[in-house]
Amino acid sequence: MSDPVLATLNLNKSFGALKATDNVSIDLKPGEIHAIIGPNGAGKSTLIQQICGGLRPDSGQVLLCGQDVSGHSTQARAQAGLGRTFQISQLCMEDTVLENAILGAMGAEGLAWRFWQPALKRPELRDRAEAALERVGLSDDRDICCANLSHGQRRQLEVAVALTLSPRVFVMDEPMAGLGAGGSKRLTGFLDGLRVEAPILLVEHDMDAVFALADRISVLVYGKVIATGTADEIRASTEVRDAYLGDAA
Ligand SMILES: Nc1ncnc2c1ncn2[C@@H]1O[C@H](COP(=O)(O)OP(=O)(O)OP(=O)(O)O)[C@@H](O)[C@H]1O
Repeated sequence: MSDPVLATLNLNKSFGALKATDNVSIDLKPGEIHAIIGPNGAGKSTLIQQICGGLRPDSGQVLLCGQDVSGHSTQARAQAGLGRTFQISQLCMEDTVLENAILGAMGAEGLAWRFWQPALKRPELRDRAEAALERVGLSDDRDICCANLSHGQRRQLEVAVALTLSPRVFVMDEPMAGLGAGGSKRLTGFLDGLRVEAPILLVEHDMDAVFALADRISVLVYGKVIATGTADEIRASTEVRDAYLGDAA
């Protein structure tokens, strides 16, 4: 069995008396899509933030490629290979598609904002950005202002920005949010191929996408993982049906 690329060990985070993550241990193996599902307020975003470094756990560890990154900053985790897309878009709307991708490539090199203008002219950053755009099928839209992209194209661009880091693992927070049926189907097809490049930890409410993509699914309820298994195992679980999926299983 391959070693996990990403793992959490007994992560705990409370807000006052509320246990938002309760002893959460999950892992992500090479080539895998592992979906985290659960009702609103189950603790999915709190878990993702602890993995990515935005929130410090009360106790527990985050391991990236076997290395304990629990004390590392968000940027250090990104540079160690953790690529992230967000529930709410972090793109710069007034900049072009290519400029957004170059910003991502700057982050990959640890360059600060003040190098923005010179960075636009650096061929190696442009190459990295253009390769990422090509990968997600946005090369022809490189000069379009981000504000003029469709919602689906913005989601693709977010993946391209994450790709500029050459990530070893992706953490995606509701990538299907706001997409129509067509956009969701296209992004599902794209993520299906992406897992080979880097495995994906996927938080998602779109159950069609989850059941189509996930090699494993973990169900989070009141901060606890109540089940982990294949789509068939999760669909068949009475506990999961009662706590979350109901008739959607
Ligand atoms: N900064 C905070 N301070 C206090 N409570 C918080 C904070 N962040 C989250 N919570 C609470 O922790 C619990 C888990 O929230 P979280 O956003 O992680 O759930 P979620 O599963 O991502 O929900 P959703 O599916 O709606 O995005 C909720 O009860 C939420 O109100």
